[in-house]
Amino acid sequence: MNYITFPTAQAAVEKIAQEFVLYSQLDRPVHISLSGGSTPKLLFKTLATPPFNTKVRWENLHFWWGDDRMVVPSDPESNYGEVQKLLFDHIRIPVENIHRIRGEENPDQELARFSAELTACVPNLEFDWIILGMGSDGHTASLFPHQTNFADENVALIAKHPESGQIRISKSAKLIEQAKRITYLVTGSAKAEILKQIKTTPAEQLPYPAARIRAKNGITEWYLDADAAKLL
Ligand SMILES: O=C1O[C@H](COP(=O)(O)O)[C@@H](O)[C@H](O)[C@H]1O
Repeated sequence: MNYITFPTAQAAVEKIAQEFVLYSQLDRPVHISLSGGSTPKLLFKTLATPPFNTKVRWENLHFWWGDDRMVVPSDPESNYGEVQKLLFDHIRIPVENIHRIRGEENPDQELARFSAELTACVPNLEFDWIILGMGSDGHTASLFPHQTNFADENVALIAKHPESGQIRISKSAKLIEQAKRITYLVTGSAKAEILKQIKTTPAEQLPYPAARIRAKNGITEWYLDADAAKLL
């Protein structure tokens, strides 16, 4: 596995932001999946400010989410709502490039609609880049330890947060693993211990979806800050 440690979280997200510039210069639509939770907020703020806000050719990038919570976009728990507030409100991007999970809808109907949109829009269901986070329990997207079916053939699924019971829609492990590139962005010392376990233990012996999900035919890499990497 490819672990890349940056001195700070800011340095890690600036590397990702530079790659947004490069992807946006490709002469085709590029499909990128964003992570939710607290970690990527620094990335969204960085992308919304110079030089990235104008250097990225936003019209060439299509944005998706690994998961979202079934709440309205104005709810602070909404992964899409946070990106809208921190990034989309500050740049010029065509509305048709934003492929959000509609958290305000009925979960079963939204699962069907979102699955159809994925199938229709993403060539061969192969994302160019999936950026993931990792919870301190080892979950990624809304794929939680002890409740993830890694063989699920569906592109997306309904998940329930094991503690709060919050309902979510998540990409499936199999869909994520079809990506050309997967980057786990993990920062902060609260994730240091679990990262050490992931680095030192064979993935199949661990219950953590973040340890097991990797690009089957592409690149999998971990972008860490020094605090997260301190036990590696
Ligand atoms: O619940 C979630 O958690 C993970 C990690 O979140 P963080 O707050 O520890 O950064 C995130 O990747 C996922 O998208 C989100 O829904």
